[in-house]
Amino acid sequence: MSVRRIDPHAERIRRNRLHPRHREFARPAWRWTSAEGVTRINPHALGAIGPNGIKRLDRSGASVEASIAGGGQASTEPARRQITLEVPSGYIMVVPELAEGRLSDHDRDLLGLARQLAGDTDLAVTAVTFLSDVAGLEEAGADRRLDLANLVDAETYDPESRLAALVAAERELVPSHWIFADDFPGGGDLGRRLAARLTSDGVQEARPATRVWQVADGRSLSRAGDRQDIQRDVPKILIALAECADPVSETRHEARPMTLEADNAAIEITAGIVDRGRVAVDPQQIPLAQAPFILSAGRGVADWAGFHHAADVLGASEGASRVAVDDGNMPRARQVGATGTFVAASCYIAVGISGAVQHLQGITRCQRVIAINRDPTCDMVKRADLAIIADGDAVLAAVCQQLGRPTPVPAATEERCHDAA
Ligand SMILES: Cc1cc2nc3c(=O)[nH]c(=O)nc-3n(C[C@H](O)[C@H](O)[C@H](O)COP(=O)(O)OP(=O)(O)OC[C@H]3O[C@@H](n4cnc5c(N)ncnc54)[C@H](O)[C@@H]3O)c2cc1C
Repeated sequence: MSVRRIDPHAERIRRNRLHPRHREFARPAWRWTSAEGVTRINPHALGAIGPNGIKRLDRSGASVEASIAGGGQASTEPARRQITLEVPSGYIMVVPELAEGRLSDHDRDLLGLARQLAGDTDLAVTAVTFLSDVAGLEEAGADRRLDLANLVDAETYDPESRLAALVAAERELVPSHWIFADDFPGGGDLGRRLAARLTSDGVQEARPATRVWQVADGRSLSRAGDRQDIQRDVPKILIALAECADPVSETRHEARPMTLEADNAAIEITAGIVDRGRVAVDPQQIPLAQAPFILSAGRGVADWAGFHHAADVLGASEGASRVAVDDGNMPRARQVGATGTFVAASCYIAVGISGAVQHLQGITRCQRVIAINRDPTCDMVKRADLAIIADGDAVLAAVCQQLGRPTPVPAATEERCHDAA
């Protein structure tokens, strides 16, 4: 058997757009428009084979950049092929996590897995949501959307109502598969609850496959440790890990809304859990690697009291560049980057941080990056999804002002103001 090996050093350079040798290692574009206006696809250039043999999609945009830099045809994203399914022969239900109200990469992988299971059949991939108006389901591969927001309260932790709504969907639609994210307390919990309920209702094959990382040749592979997989026929309920399948990238689906005939009254809920509400957590007590929202300071911050106040007002965990730490303005435990902590925040705000490669290495997994910097050409501004070119201290003070908690004026400054008056 031939084993395809990857060079981890080259992979790291390829993924890091700021590395000086990046262009040398970047792959050629996988999709481009030829001089005749024909869309060409190079299937070999799409993604890379990971260390355990799974094909990983390249989401860095590196291949597109490479084609432009190489003087080739600029890659223009062609319109996706529209797929419409009028009369489905059955359903594959996907329950996305929708953390923060939108599809995550993991959710897209789950829908990709459902599409893989649907193959060329007329099974409708159906996204089951407990929120209304979820964006992006069409591009993610959903033929149908089943909005159960009217049956459950999305704000409270109420797995029993959710389970009851899913059982009602199971009874009406009898889907061939249910796919959940292997997360806790989201899909991992709900998927197991559904499996237990269906088993007690006598549904065959309801024993779920958990920690699924791949489905191939009608078999699901579940991770059972670092070196061991459990293989079995694809069961009705799959609770899958991130990167279990390639997300949909070539087609656009309808995500046509559908409803259940059962209404609230018809859904039996056994109330056993009472949600006492969320417990407030001090953002500074959350380990930096797990913090969802980080306000990070670099050498460009001068007003440190104002920075701490802004973090408090925004409810953000504090991070820092190495220079801010070396200068003694922040504790070492707050350093983000190659020799600090690798963070994965949904939102990372970098104030007065230039974006040295060692710092950027620490924020590759952040979903949204906002740079506040006076220098529009710095690497952090290039990396950011949104950049504010202004004085960092002044922007933070203005944000606090807008939120109704202006930065307190230090006592000494106050006295000077009085003197001047
Ligand atoms: C082996 C090694 C490991 C390292 N590991 C790390 C690491 O883990 N993490 C890390 O962060 N660094 C690390 N570094 C250091 C890294 O190379 C950079 O020196 C450091 O990240 C720079 O920090 P900075 O962006 O705060 O400072 P600078 O690079 O000095 O940038 C300051 C920025 O603030 C902006 N600015 C100035 N005034 C204002 C203002 N009033 N308002 C808004 N913006 C302003 C400037 O335009 C500039 O962009 C490492 C270095 C080495 C050699």
